[in-house]
Amino acid sequence: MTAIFKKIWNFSEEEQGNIKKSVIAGFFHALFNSLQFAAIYYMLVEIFSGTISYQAIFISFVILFVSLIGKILTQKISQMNQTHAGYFMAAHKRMEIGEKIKKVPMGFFSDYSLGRLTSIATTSLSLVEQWIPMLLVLVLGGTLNTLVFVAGIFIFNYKIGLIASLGVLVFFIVTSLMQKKSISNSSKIAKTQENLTKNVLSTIQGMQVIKSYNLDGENNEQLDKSIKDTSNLLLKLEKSLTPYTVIQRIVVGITIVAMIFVSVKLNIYGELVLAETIMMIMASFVIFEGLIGAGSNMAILRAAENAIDSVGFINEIHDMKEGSISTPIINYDIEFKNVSFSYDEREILKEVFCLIKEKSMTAIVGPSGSGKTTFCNLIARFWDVDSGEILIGGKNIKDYRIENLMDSISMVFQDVYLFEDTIENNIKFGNPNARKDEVIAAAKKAQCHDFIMGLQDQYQTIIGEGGTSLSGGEKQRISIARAIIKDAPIIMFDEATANIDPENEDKLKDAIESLTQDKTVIMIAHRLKTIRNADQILVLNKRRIVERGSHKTLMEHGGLYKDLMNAKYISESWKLTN
Ligand SMILES: Nc1ncnc2c1ncn2[C@@H]1O[C@H](COP(=O)(O)OP(=O)(O)OP(=O)(O)O)[C@@H](O)[C@H]1O
Repeated sequence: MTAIFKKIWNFSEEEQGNIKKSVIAGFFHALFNSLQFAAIYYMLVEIFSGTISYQAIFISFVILFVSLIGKILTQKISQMNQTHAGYFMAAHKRMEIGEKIKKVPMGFFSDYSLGRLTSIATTSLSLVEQWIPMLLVLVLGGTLNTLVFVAGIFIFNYKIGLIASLGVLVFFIVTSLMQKKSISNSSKIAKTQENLTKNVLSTIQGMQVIKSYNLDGENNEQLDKSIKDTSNLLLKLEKSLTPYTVIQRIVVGITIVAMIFVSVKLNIYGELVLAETIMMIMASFVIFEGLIGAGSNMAILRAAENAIDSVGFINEIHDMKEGSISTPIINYDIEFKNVSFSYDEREILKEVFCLIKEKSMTAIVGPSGSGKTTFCNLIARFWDVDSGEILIGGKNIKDYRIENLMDSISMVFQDVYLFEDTIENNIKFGNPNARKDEVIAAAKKAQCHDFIMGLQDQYQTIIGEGGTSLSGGEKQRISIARAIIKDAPIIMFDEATANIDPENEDKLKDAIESLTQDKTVIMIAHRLKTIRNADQILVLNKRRIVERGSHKTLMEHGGLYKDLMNAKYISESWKLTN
């Protein structure tokens, strides 16, 4: 039991002060609650002694009033501190998760499903936010409330005090057995809830595919199963705990009857006066109030403990080790020195050497799946190489601070993600401090100003999640504007072919020229024209750079490059004549 409190205490970190205040306020609430019995007792003594006076009524009224005001105030203070503690405990952890996932390699997201992270950031932390401080006050405050009453009863009569203590003790034993039962199920519940979140996410994200392939039933089967699993497990838990709650009620009932019986007997034998007997009878009904609240909440406290454990998973995430170089990079030559890289067991690059000169344009070509995107992702440290090293400006990229490295690189890929925010903010993502006129200038260079001005709210238009309300070409140009405003010295670009119609092609070409001027450019090139103009072409195939050089030399060489270009030429001319 104390282990749970310790865990919650450690978890609450900066919010410990507020939790302390909340529990102390809960304790005073218990004291003020018992004060009303003092007032009633005083009145009863006066009534039964036959000397009731206005003064006695007034004193009782004052005590009741103080009890009421005290209860309201302490409850308010306790609730305010609980809300503050709960909200900020969860908020700090959510921010910690956000910071952490910025520094993990992309492999993390394949190894640990999005469902697990989402479940932690939503379900688990919501449980922490809503329940933990409140449960602490209910459990600790409720227990204290009962202990204060039991102590009060002992003062009146130790015999009735003993009966009350015995009842409370048995109640505690039953509650701790109930807790043990709920421990065995709580980790299973967390797992099924993770599964449910994963399936809901996957259904929402893949809705377009589900609809277009009419997979409604098939996909829902999985979702239905995880919903059923979750509800079955929750029902099972509820059922398994029912006998304990029934026993708790029986213990309460027996203790109340025993206390009333003994109180009446002691009155008959003259050991208790009538006022004391009535007080004992009243006390027997309220003594368990706090404890029942505490007991039923202990099971939830266990679920909350489980939520804390699942949040603890973020401490196991190993972030990428970063270097200490934070000074601006002076030279942007990029060099691969004997680089090998695998996804799990599958080797994608093997002993790759290459030099990309500063302010040059390198085109990467190769068959689909040859590792062109991977090559770029390694430069940005989305993944770390298995062996060898990648240098920028003569220094291993691992020696730079990640922020410093990312400030130096812009990536524009085909799979553009836009946030559910205004167009202006989406562009400013490249430079949050940019002024409005800088945003407009970047949009003009990226050839997207005109279509933005045609939208109802222009730069303030909110785009749907993932940029759903824009066409592929429009999204691509916004991502170019984002990169222009970032003005990073290294640009990695996956040249779009699929999203661009002939009308937009020239606009996009101008946008790319604006973006890549005077930069070190690595282009996963698809268009013949781009490839031809590159200073250097790297041809990737079967894990290695198999050919390198200018378009002219590679065509003369007559290898894979020439085959690829011929195939490309045929397909491009086919497109034109079609
Ligand atoms: N996160 C990943 N986990 C495991 N394998 C991956 C991952 N990303 C890519 N791969 C695999 O690595 C290989 C190289 O992928 P990559 O995307 O780098 O190739 P590409 O040359 O850019 O392909 P394309 O021209 O089709 O875009 C592919 O076989 C791909 O299936």
